[in-house]
Amino acid sequence: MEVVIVPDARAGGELIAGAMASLLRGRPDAVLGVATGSTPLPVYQALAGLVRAGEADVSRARIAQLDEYVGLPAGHPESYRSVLRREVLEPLGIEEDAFLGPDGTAADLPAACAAYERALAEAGGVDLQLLGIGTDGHIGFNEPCSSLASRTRLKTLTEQTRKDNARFFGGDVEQVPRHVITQGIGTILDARHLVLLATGEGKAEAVAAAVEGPVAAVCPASALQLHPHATVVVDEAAASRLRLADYFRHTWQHKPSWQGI
Ligand SMILES: N[C@@H]1[C@@H](O)[C@H](O)[C@@H](COP(=O)(O)O)O[C@@H]1O
Repeated sequence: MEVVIVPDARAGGELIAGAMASLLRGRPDAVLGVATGSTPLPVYQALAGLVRAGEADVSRARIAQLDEYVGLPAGHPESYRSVLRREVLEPLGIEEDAFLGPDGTAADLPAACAAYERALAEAGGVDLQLLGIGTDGHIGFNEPCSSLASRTRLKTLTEQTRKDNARFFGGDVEQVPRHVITQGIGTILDARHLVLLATGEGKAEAVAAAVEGPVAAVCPASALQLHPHATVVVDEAAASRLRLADYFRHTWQHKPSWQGI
């Protein structure tokens, strides 16, 4: 696992957007796995900037969704499909038919989960999966004690995650759905490159557990330790609990620039 400590969220966004642009140069129809929440926004802004500057070509890129609320009406502004349309597809000029996601409005939810697994496999798998991290170490919506081998399925949110996400629902936790569909940890580990971005003091403990703690289902993000190509990008505040921070800085400082992340 590589840990890159950046000065701020904007630098993290630029670093990751650069990696996406470089991936797309080699594979124009790459599948980019995208996450929601506030943390990834600087990545999408930086990628849109690269597209405007003619330094990234997303015209053939495909976008895959990580997770989705269950029970919000189709088109609800806070469904993750709507969020990704607003934050990723529209600014990048990517058409809806290049978008893969689970259907959180389906009557048969297990069938919708299986259909999404099939769609990801038929697309050839995710090339680069961007991840955030919950304060409890969750990735996607895989809450603590999710099986490290899990596939896309229905999950129940912890009350903490509902509280954390209430800010997107006018601060009213009752509006936050209790159930979600999420790519499983096993599904996420199938992506060819995992990039987790975490910023702010509130994520420091979860980051330390994920990077330096044991691999354990109680901290779902620790599963990244099992992946052959995982990059964790953190700002100084999110890195503040890492015992090996100096080593990570030293490694990054001496990395040949052609290697990228
Ligand atoms: N399902 C999403 C996760 O994918 C995201 O990583 C997490 C953290 O969000 P934020 O980046 O806003 O802290 O929020 C939600 O739970």
